[in-house]
Amino acid sequence: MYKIKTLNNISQDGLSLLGGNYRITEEDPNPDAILLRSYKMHDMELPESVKIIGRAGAGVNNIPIEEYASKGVIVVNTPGANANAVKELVVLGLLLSSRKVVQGINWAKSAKDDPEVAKLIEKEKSKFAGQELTGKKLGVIGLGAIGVLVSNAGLALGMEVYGYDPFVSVESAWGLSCDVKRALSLDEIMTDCDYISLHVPLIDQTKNLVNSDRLKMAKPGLRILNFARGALVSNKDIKDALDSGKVACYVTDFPDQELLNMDGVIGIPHLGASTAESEENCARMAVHEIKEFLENGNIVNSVNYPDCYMGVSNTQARIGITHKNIPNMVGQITGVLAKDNINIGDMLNKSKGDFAYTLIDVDSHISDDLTNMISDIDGVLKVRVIKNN
Ligand SMILES: NC(=O)c1ccc[n+]([C@@H]2O[C@H](COP(=O)([O-])OP(=O)(O)OC[C@H]3O[C@@H](n4cnc5c(N)ncnc54)[C@H](O)[C@@H]3O)[C@@H](O)[C@H]2O)c1
Ligand SMILES: O=C(O)CC[C@@H](O)C(=O)O
Repeated sequence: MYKIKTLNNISQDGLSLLGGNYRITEEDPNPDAILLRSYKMHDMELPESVKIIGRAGAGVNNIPIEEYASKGVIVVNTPGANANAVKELVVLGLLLSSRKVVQGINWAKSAKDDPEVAKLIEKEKSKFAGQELTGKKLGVIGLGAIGVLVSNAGLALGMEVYGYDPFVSVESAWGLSCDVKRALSLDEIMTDCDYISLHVPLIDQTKNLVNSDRLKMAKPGLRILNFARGALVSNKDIKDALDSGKVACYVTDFPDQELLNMDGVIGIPHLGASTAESEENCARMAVHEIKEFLENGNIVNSVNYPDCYMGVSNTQARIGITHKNIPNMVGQITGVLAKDNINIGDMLNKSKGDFAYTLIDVDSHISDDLTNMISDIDGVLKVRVIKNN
């Protein structure tokens, strides 16, 4: 029986895929896996029993992925599973930043007790006039799962779309309409566009990506949409830009007290991925990835280890080893097996940055002594006997 600890509410539809061999727990001190959404794990003590962490979502800045990698713990996420939900909210964000609908609705509500409200509305509506999207330039920063959908949606709305992503994947490039123009620098987007939508992960290199230096380049009246992460935009610099009129509206899915007190900010309470469909997609994908790892040792969609897939083992035993990406690890591991005269039926070794994973199918039972000998190799982080007949 595997134990899965949940740190957030996870869609029941996804959890039901775990099946009878799993117990879902919020309390157990020794779970095999952790399943979460946006819970911040940085200050949490990670139990030694945890082998894999499944993030039902895209961003992993709430998880110390490098630290967990050095403990041999795999972190997986669910790429693309909530992209459509975010794209749809970005489309709303484009409209909200263009038309003074939020202000208009608030004003109309405030006048609800006036018996002349209908007349008043016709008199006052000119205060809430806006602009259209068609023909305007939209700059999309980050052309991953969400950025691609947002770019294509921008075109469908009649916008001229520019995309910037120096690391764009082949898969994203295939999904992107050929009418999206390639921006060669962030500055080009900042200088030319009327709307900018951010879709990059929050990492050291992207913190404060939108700052006073970049905002100086913008055309007056720029609209900025941030459905990625709050810290991509400097609060202080956006305030100055809103005060000066450089930025006409900042729509953010990550408001804090400072932002909610600024005129020109539309703060949405992190609703980008909050649809039934997206929550189900994310939970299903994360559950699938956790099951693959616990039951077969396969790694799918990892952010701190290489993906590795050998299907279901049809040999007597399977062993999975997380280790440092240093010379002679495979030699030492197979050497231990060879000493015990154990034949290897199949094997995969892959690395990602400083870490690597070796998955081995063997034709004999694996003894505890042998497992311990592999664990004792310098550089080995975790050893797991996944199947042992
Ligand atoms: N508001 C929400 O609820 C919500 C939901 C999903 C994702 N997100 C956020 O959106 C981000 C993007 O999600 P995604 O699913 O599209 O991820 P993704 O990994 O598919 O795409 C991210 C893209 O950013 C690009 N990139 C990385 N660094 C860059 C840089 N310096 N400049 C330009 N491009 C850069 C990558 O090459 C990649 O193509 C996530 O990391 C997460 O923080 C928010
Ligand atoms: O789980 C959520 O509600 C938000 C997830 C989102 O921010 C993400 O990065 O995928």
